[in-house]
Amino acid sequence: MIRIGSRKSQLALVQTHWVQGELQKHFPEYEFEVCTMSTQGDNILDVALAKIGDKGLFTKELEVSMLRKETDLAVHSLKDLPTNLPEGLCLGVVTERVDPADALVVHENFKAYQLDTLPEGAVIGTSSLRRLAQLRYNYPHLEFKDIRGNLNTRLQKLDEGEYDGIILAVAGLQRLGFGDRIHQVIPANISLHAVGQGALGIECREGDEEIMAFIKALEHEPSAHRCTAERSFLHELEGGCQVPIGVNTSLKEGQLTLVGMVASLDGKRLIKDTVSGPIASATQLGIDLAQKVREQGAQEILEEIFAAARPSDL
Ligand SMILES: NCc1[nH]cc(CCC(=O)O)c1CC(=O)O
Repeated sequence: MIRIGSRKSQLALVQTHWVQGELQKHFPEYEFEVCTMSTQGDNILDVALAKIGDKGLFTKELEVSMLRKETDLAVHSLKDLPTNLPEGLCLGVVTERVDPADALVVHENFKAYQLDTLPEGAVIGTSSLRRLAQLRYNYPHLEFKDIRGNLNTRLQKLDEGEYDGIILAVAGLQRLGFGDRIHQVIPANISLHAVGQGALGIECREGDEEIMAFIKALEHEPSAHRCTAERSFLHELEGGCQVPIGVNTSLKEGQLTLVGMVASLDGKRLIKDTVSGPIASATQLGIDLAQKVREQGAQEILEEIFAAARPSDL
């Protein structure tokens, strides 16, 4: 029996059951069981995520259970998986990525608008510093309001009129069957997506060859290369705080292109640049791009954010 750890949220369960089904298809003679658990992130609903920072908030309990050998692997939305994993665990596999973009979902009174045409003062809900900073940068006339809760709750708050529009990942909306609520897929020149967005990461014990042999069947190499570059960029830049960092990657004829940005929280400064190189140097590309944006002012933005994030905010 192979045990798969999962959060209890609807999105997590859809994703984990997909992984379970794929493993079962590849290895019909084995039994795969899903073990659900609550994480800190699921329990803290009243504090803005941006304030508490979300490093490992959705992964820790799943990791402890793997280290205790109560479970053998864990399925995560890759974007929720920190770049530094606990000793003894590793990111075993990245699955095939779906559309990594963000989407605008609108209240029914705002169906005539796109981001570019929303009227002054329209209220947009987002809990992500990355989305907030980029949208403020591009649309300083809009208003932004924090939003928490699972996808259903957020859509309900929108429909009840608390917001005129909200920003959500295309991937999450589609996986939960809300693809028809996507009003506009936000283009990369307006908002770069989160590192790893749209892909699943399967975490397991380091050196556990038996489990690796199972999950390798689900690996999607192009997605893995892209996410390696994205995670390397994030790893080089972050200092244990949530920072407005966005990326975009593409693959063409063995070449990987990585676009990355760092923005100030007020949306007044935004540093963006691009690197390209062979797929085999995905990690180095992330490091190189981090260096490039640091030199152009990202370092200053990061230092301001780190200085402001005092431990007392926890
Ligand atoms: N922040 C929470 C989260 N983690 C993963 C997804 C779904 C998208 C994905 O798999 O990248 C979402 C929802 C969202 O950002 O709208």
